[in-house]
Amino acid sequence: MLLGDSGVGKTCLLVRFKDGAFLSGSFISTVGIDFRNKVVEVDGTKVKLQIWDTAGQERFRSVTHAYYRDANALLLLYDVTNKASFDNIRAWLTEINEYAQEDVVIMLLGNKADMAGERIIKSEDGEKLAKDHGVAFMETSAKTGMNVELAFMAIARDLKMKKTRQPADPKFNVAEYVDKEKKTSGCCS
Ligand SMILES: Nc1nc2c(ncn2[C@@H]2O[C@H](COP(=O)(O)OP(=O)(O)OP(=O)(O)O)[C@@H](O)[C@H]2O)c(=O)[nH]1
Repeated sequence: MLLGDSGVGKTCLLVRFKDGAFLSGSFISTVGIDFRNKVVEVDGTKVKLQIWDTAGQERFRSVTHAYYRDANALLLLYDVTNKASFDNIRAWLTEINEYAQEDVVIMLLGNKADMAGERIIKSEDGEKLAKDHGVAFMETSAKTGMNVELAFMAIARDLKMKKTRQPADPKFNVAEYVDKEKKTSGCCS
C-alpha cells in the first residue's frame, strides 16, 4: 500500500513500476483508493503484488484507514522538495501504528530525487528519520525510475521470504537488504 501526503508521487511511482512510464503534465489527485497488480519473479518464484494506491488528501483518510489492516507492506512517501510532506511522516507513522498490522513491512521513500535544484530535504535527514523508526529507506524518482524497481522488489522479496521461511532460517531484514543493494549498485542514496 502506498501512503503519504497528496502530491508526493504515489500514483506516479506505481505507474513507473507497473508500466515503466512517467505521468507528466497535469496532476490528477487520486480519489479514495485504487489498485494495480504486477507479477514479479524473486529467485525463480513468481510473486503477485497487489499494490494499493491511496489518496493523500485528508478528506479520504477514513476510506483509506479501512485498508491498513490488510496490508502486508507499506511504502510511505514524502517529496524531497516539500518540507511539509517530510514533517508529516511522523503523523503517518502514528496512523500506521494505530491501524496497520504489527508486523507490517514499512519502507520510507524520499521521492522526486531528480529535482536537485528544488531539493529541501537532504538524503541524510530521510536516512535518520528512517533509522529512528527502524524502517528501510531510499530516495526514488518516478520521473527517472531511480530505485523504483529496487523498492518494490525488496518488498516482494520480504513477502516471499515470510511465506517460505522455515523456522530455522534466519529472518529477512528488508532494511539491511536495501542498504546492501544500494551499496552494491553504487547508486543513489
Ligand atoms: N520531477 C518529478 N515529479 C514527480 C515525481 N513523482 C511525481 N511527480 C509529479 O508530482 C505530481 C503528483 O504526483 P502523483 O503521483 O499524482 O501524486 P500522489 O501522491 O499520487 O497524489 P494524491 O493522489 O493526491 O495522493 C505530478 O504532477 C507528477 O508529475 C518525480 O519523481 N519527479
